[in-house]
Amino acid sequence: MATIFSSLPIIDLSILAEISPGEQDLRDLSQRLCDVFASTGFAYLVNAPLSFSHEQVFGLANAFFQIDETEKLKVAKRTFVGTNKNTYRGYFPTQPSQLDNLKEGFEVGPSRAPRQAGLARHQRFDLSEPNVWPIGFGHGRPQLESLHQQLQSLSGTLLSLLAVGLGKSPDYFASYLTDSLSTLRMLHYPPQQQRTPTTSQDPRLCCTPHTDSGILTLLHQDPTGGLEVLNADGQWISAPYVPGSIVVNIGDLMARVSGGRFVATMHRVRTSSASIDRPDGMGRLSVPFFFEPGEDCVVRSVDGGESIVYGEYVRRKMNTWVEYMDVPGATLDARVRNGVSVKAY
Ligand SMILES: O=C(O)CCC(=O)C(=O)O
Ligand SMILES: [Fe+2]
Repeated sequence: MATIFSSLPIIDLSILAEISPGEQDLRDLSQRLCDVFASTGFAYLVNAPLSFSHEQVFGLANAFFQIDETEKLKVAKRTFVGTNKNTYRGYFPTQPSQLDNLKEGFEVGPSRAPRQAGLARHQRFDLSEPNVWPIGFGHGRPQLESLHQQLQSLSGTLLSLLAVGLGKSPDYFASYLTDSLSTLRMLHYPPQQQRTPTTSQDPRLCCTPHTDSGILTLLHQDPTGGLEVLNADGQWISAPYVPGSIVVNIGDLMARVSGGRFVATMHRVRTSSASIDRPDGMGRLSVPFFFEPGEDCVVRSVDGGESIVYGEYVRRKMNTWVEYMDVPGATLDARVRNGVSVKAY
């Protein structure tokens, strides 16, 4: 459970850009990250070692979501378009019945698809499948591939800092990097015209409360705002846009790996009036990166005890995510109405 907080801390990563950062500086950063992940589970990272500006990141998302729906559907996951080959990567359209979760998205994995794990053969979903790219995205592909690589590398650095803070050697999480399945997801929350909630739920949401299920998430959010994080008092604390920052948070699996020292904090996105009023009429854009180990990676708590294989963990989770359910004769919307949840890593 997160502690009582009223705003998210800011962590400066500028020392990571130095050619040889001082050992004490690295130890201090390690400690700071661990303290924050043990209290809020969420923070803003500033001066992260990335070559991409926010304008470039949201320029990519904007370019993708401007593509004609017909072309986007050609790269939709098979759950949405039964004749498509891609089962895990690709596009998912908005589901009109999901009024408090109204978003479309596009997901890519590493540019060189990871080696298919032994246990993956004959499975319905291929977690190691290659990425799919829509016609009309042109220069977006190499840029998104490069963004994925840079966020993967930053995640590796953060993991080694966390390892040290957890009393382990810096390479303790090295096995998590082998054939890593990390997902870079671009999200578009279309502007919602009606300001009044359509259900009894207040306020109106565009992403329902959830914890991320994996290791750690690095989120670019645009200036629209609306992200909120739950503190131990049950209050939703606003996490507004901080220029140039990336929001980082811990997932359920990392909370387990840390032996309960870190918290996976509940968060949601509130429909912001800024999204309706935006001059470009685009709504909200966000770009989360979910660091994920490889399918065969054995994950266990730093304190020892039972282990799980990441591929089995994620496939079990997928059984509860509507995008991956296959109910003959039922439209996706009908399945959502029957009460299954949508994916959150
Ligand atoms: O769009 C956002 O700001 C948050 C998205 C999110 O929490 C998720 O995709 O897990
Ligand atoms: Fe999330």
